[in-house]
Amino acid sequence: MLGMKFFGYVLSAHRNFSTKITGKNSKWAQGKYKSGYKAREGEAKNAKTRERVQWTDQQKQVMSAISEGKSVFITGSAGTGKTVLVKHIIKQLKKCHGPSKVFVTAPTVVAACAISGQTLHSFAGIGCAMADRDTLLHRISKNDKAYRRWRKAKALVLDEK
Ligand SMILES: Nc1ncnc2c1ncn2[C@@H]1O[C@H](COP(=O)(O)OP(=O)(O)OP(=O)(O)O)[C@@H](O)[C@H]1O
Repeated sequence: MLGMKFFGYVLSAHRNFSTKITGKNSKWAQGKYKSGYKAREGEAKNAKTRERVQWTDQQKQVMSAISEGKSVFITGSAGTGKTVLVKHIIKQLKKCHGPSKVFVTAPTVVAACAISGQTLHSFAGIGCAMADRDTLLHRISKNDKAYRRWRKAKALVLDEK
């Protein structure tokens, strides 16, 4: 389970992600998550965002890799569109898997607050992580909440900023 890869600015898409995203009946493809006024309001907002953001080829490459279920490491100079891309991807992952199955993390509390997430250590249930892998695995297996989080996770985002 700890085999999930996580790096700086990582997006890990797991289990059936590609099929859910690309499948004919996929929630991602159909966008059937909102209805009525809210849906129209959301669509209008999304349309505005789409007008503003013309995804670059590299950004599209990242999205495509994630839709194939790959783990992705995003890095780049300041102002190259990492944040806007990651926020978009988090939104899509949550639409696809459900908000409770996408975990957004950062290495520090300050960084975690900035992305409305939690620290990686808190998500993982590994305390301050000062132990070897087997000990940490044992610690997780004894921690019901952490164990359930790992089992439930479909995607893990780590913002290393
Ligand atoms: N593909 C794009 N098309 C148009 N505007 C974009 C695109 N990608 C990013 N931007 C805009 O560029 C600006 C910088 O993007 P962003 O903050 O995502 O960069 P960043 O790489 O996270 O920067 P930093 O590392 O400094 O935090 C934002 O105003 C964002 O809306």
